[in-house]
This record gives sequence, C-alpha cells and structure tokens, in this order.
Amino acid sequence: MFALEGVRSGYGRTEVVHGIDLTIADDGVTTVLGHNGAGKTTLLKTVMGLLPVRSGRITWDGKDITRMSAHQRVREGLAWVPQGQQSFGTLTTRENLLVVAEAHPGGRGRLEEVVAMFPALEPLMDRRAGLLSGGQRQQLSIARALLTGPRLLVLDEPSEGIQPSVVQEIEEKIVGLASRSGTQVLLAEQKVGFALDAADQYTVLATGRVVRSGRADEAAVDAAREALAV
Ligand SMILES: Nc1ncnc2c1ncn2[C@@H]1O[C@H](COP(=O)(O)OP(=O)(O)OP(=O)(O)O)[C@@H](O)[C@H]1O
Repeated sequence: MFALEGVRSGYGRTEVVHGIDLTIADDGVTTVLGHNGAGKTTLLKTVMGLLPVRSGRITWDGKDITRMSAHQRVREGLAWVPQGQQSFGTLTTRENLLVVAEAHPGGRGRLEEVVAMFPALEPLMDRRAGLLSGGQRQQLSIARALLTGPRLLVLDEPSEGIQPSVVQEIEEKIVGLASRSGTQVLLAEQKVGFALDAADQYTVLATGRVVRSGRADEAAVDAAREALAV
C-alpha cells in the first residue's frame, strides 16, 4: 500500500499542500480531484520526489520513502506522466520510446507489449512526436512511462487539452491498465465525469487540503461535485 501521512510541501516560503493523508489502494485507480490551483500537481510532484516533503511521511508497502530521490522512486516502481503530453518533439514516436526503453532495465523487453497496448501509435512510429495530435502524444507519454515497468503510474490531468472522443479512449487505457496488468494508478483530474468513471476511489482537494474522499461509486459524483462547489 502507498500511503501519505500528514504530508506538507510547497515552493519557497509558500506551503501549498497542508498535511494530506492519502492511501492508494493496491490495485485500481485513485483519483485526486480539484479545481485549478487546488494543489494536485504539487501533491503529485511530492509523491514523485520532485518536491521535498516538509513534514509528514510517505510509505510504500511499509518502507519509508519520504527522503528518497525521484530517481530512486522510479527504481522502486513509480512512473510519472506529467501534464501537457510531454515528449521530444523532434524525435519520432519510435525514438521517443527507445530513449526510455534503453535507459531502464528490462525496457527493451517491454517494448513490443507496450506498443501493442496502443494500436493508435503503430502507424505513427516514424512520425515526429511534435506532429502528433494531443491525444496521440498523451498515449505516447503513457507508453513511455509503462516502459519502466511501474508498480504505480502517476498521471497529471491526462484528459487536459484532448478532444472528448479521445478522452474516452485514454480512460479505457487507464482502467485497463489497472484491471488487467495490476498496475496501481494515481490520477489528478479536474473533470469529475472522467475522474470518477476511471476511478475506484477518489479524493477531493481544495486549497491544498482533503475535503472529501471515498469510493468512486454512484453516490460519489454528487458528493464530489458538492465538495468541489465549496
Ligand atoms: N513552481 C511554483 N512556484 C510557486 N508556486 C507555485 C508553483 N507551481 C504552482 N504553484 C502554486 O501552487 C498552487 C497549487 O498549484 P498546482 O499546480 O499544484 O495546482 P493544480 O491543482 O495542479 O492546478 P491545475 O489544475 O491548474 O494544474 C497554486 O497557487 C500555484 O500558483
């Protein structure tokens, strides 16, 4: 189990995340919902070790990883899909995948299986990533992260800037990942529908604090919307 206890973090003198408790289930998708500026990205960066924990702790299967570097956390099985469908725009899709595959133990061996999970990418292997659509680049970003063989995949607003018909496809990939390959997923989202359709459990953040959390069942949509309206 991946757990945050009383985690505080921020930038310079400003604390943005004010003592968050969050448990990420051993399987399935956990969503962090919140408006612009609620602290979702800050929280995810803290999970990844890209921002230091000011107080509180993070444990994974009982092991304290609070002071671990981002690099060490990736070796422990964390993978990060940042906001904005980031990839090397001048490299082809294949080259973008190879850069990651070659940098991680076992990456080459996972290449075929990962590409097979994203059939939309297959005809685009020789196209420069900068020429792909937002949805295609998002799939490439997720594929790159999966090449590291993660136990926990952390995604920051994967639906942002993507047309609605493709959002559905991305959602199916995320749900499939969690249910078929047993990869845990932590997802930050603003879109309640997308977030709760994909999720098994959810947490709503407002100004860096948890204001609601629970199972992503039918009642969750109203509960989350109510919490977001505060
Ligand atoms: N690099 C930074 N330096 C200083 N303050 C920052 C920095 N990045 C974010 N913040 C501030 O931290 C707060 C939370 O921002 P954060 O990006 O975590 O929110 P978010 O919920 O991910 O929002 P969004 O949905 O817009 O990405 C905001 O007030 C923001 O201005």
